[in-house]
Amino acid sequence: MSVAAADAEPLAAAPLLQVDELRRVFDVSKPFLNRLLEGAPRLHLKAVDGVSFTVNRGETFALVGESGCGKSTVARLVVGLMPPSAGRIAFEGMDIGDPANAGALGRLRRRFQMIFQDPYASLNPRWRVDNIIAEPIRAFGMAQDKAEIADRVADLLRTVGLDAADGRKFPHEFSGGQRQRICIARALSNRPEFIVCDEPTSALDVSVQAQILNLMRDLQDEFGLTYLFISHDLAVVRHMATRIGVMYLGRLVEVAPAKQLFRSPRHPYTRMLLDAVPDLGMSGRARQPVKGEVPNPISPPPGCAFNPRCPFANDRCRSERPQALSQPVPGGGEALVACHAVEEGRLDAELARAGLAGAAGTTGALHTAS
Ligand SMILES: Nc1ncnc2c1ncn2[C@@H]1O[C@H](COP(=O)(O)OP(=O)(O)OP(=O)(O)O)[C@@H](O)[C@H]1O
Repeated sequence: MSVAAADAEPLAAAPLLQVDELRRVFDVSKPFLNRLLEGAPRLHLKAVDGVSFTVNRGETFALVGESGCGKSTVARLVVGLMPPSAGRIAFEGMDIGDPANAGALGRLRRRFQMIFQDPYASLNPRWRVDNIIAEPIRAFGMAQDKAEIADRVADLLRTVGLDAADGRKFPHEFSGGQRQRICIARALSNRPEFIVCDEPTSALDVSVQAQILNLMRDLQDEFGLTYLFISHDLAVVRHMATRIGVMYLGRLVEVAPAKQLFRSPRHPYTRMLLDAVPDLGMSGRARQPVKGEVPNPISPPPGCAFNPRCPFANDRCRSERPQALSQPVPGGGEALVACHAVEEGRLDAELARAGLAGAAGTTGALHTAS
């Protein structure tokens, strides 16, 4: 049994991570003096605007969406790099924002890690690699004995496909892919159970991306890891995800098992994203470029934020914000979709009229998500 499993509290029935109505607002106003002189108003940007999802033990939950939709902000909130403006984040049922849990939080922190997009920026250039990997081991008090730490670092380097002797080198002596392997070794060093991966391969060459993704999948199997995986790249997400949440302008518009989402996307935004990727779009449909641009998040459109780009938008979409509604998925599980056109059956009717594939096998009554 791993150290991580031995430490687990008896709340194992709860999802590993539960995020409820998470919000993060940034004050993007001009400085006070400018506001005073120019009469400029205070401006607030809702980067994350009421996001709820769960991540179950051993799965990879991916958050996807165009740049600026709030994916990285969710990642930072989850690992505690910034506080939420509102909402709740619970790890095995324990609310990590509750001051009453502050004592347990130190122990909990060891069980999370994060891998960032840029392996160049996230490694201290003045430290040798063995020191970089050993740092969390010391910081979390997992070992003190020098020989024991050196053995563990050598093991970790081999685990990620590097040589134990690489520990004596500095980060600049490695390629981008090798540096990301070092970041992964460092992330594994304190034996975490849950790793938040923020665009872990998007700074890498395509040929190297697949190697790193395969390594991450192998490590997930070997160590029973759970991933929250952030990416704008649907081809990458398809390779990794168990379930997928699609974000648009700070909100989740669709959450579904990965296979279901790629086979029969429901939300018009999900359909647009899939149609834009060669070989991923629904069968029989030609590749369509993504249309329009994400609106300014400081002044989002009323109603459904996607309505200015949506071919199915009507007056209700322009005035009333859709709630996430759940529906069963063939083969088990549930999907959540926040779309009036889906809820009213207009989307399927219009797609059928146009002779396009709808959400075969997924039609049926939508229920308010509990
Ligand atoms: N510290 C900050 N101060 C002000 N605005 C911020 C801050 N961090 C993020 N934002 C804004 O919040 C919104 C969401 O940003 P975020 O980085 O979470 O999106 P993203 O989907 O991860 O996009 P990307 O892939 O480009 O990073 C964007 O409009 C961004 O400009």
